[in-house]
Amino acid sequence: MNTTVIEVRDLHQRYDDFEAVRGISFEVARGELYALLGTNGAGKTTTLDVLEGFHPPTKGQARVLGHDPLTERAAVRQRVGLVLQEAGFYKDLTVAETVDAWRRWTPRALERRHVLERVGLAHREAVRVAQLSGGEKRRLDLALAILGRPEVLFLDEPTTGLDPEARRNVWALVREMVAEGVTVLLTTHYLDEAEHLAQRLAIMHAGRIVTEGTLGDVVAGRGTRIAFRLPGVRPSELPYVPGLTRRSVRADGDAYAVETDEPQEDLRVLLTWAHERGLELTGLEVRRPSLEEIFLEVAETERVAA
Ligand SMILES: Nc1ncnc2c1ncn2[C@@H]1O[C@H](COP(=O)(O)OP(=O)(O)OP(=O)(O)O)[C@@H](O)[C@H]1O
Repeated sequence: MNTTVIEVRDLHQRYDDFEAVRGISFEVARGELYALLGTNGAGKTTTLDVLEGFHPPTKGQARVLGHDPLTERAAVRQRVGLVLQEAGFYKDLTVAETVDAWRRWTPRALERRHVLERVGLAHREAVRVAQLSGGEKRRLDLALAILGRPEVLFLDEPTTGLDPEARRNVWALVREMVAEGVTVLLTTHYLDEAEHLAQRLAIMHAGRIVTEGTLGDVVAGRGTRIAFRLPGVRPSELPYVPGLTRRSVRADGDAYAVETDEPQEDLRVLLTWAHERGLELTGLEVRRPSLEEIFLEVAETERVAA
C-alpha cells in the first residue's frame, strides 16, 4: 500500500526577516527513501528541523505518520530515529555506556550488541566517546537512531566524515532498513549517495525545490552529453562549430561537455569539424548527465537568475 508517511505542504520558514524555506512541498511514501539535496544554505536542515518538531513552520504544513511533529510530538517521537548534523554525546561515557543509557529511555530497544554490530562498532564498545574518530561518532549516531526500531529515519548528512568503506557499510544498512519498510528522509552533499540510495530526490536552492522526482525524471529533462578533451583549442571556438545544435558547451580546462538533444547529429558535426582540422577528440564519450552535473547546472542557473 502506498501510504504517505512524510508530507510537506507549502512550507515556509522565516528567521527574523530572512526566509530560509520559501514554499516547498513533497511527500514520502512508506518504505521509500527520499533525498533532499541542495547547495549550502538551501534550507534542507531547516526543513528537517520542522519535520523533527524542533520548531513550528512560519507557514504551511508538515506531517509525519499523519501527525503534527510539534503539537503531537508524543505520537511521533518514539516512532522516529534521528541522525542530526551535530550529535550531543557525553564524551566521558564509553560506547557501551552510551548505548545502555539510551536503551533505558527507549521502549522496544534493540540489544546493545546487535545494534553495534549493525553499524560496525561492536569492537569499540569499551572505548570512550571522546576517543572515537569522527566517522565512528557518526556510526554511533546511527546506532542510537535505529535503537528503537523506528518507522521513520531522518538522516542529516549521515556519512559526512566516513571513509569510503564505512560509507558503503552505512548505505548497506540504510538499504536494509528501507527493505524492512522504514521510510527515510536523507540530506547529503554526496551526490553518488543519493544516486545509490534514493528512490526519489529533490534539489533545493535558496529555499525552493528546483527539480524533483526519480533520478530518471530528473535526468529526463536534460540533454545528452558529448564529452571529450581537446588540448590547444580555445573554449570560445567550440560553441561556433557550424551546424552544432548544442544546448550548451561547458569547458573545464581542455575538457569539454557539449549538451545536446541531437547527440548523433552533433557528434557527426564535431567529428567532421575535428577531422578537417587534424584535431583529435580524446576520451570521447556520449552519455546521460550525472546527478552531479545536473546539480551544478541547477546551482549555476539559479545563481545567475537570482
Ligand atoms: N537559527 C537560525 N537563525 C537565522 N538563520 C538561520 C538559522 N538557521 C539557519 N539559518 C539560515 O537559513 C538558511 C538555510 O539554512 P539550512 O541550515 O537549513 O541550510 P542547509 O541546506 O541545511 O545547508 P547546509 O548544506 O550548509 O547544511 C541559511 O542561510 C542559514 O544561514
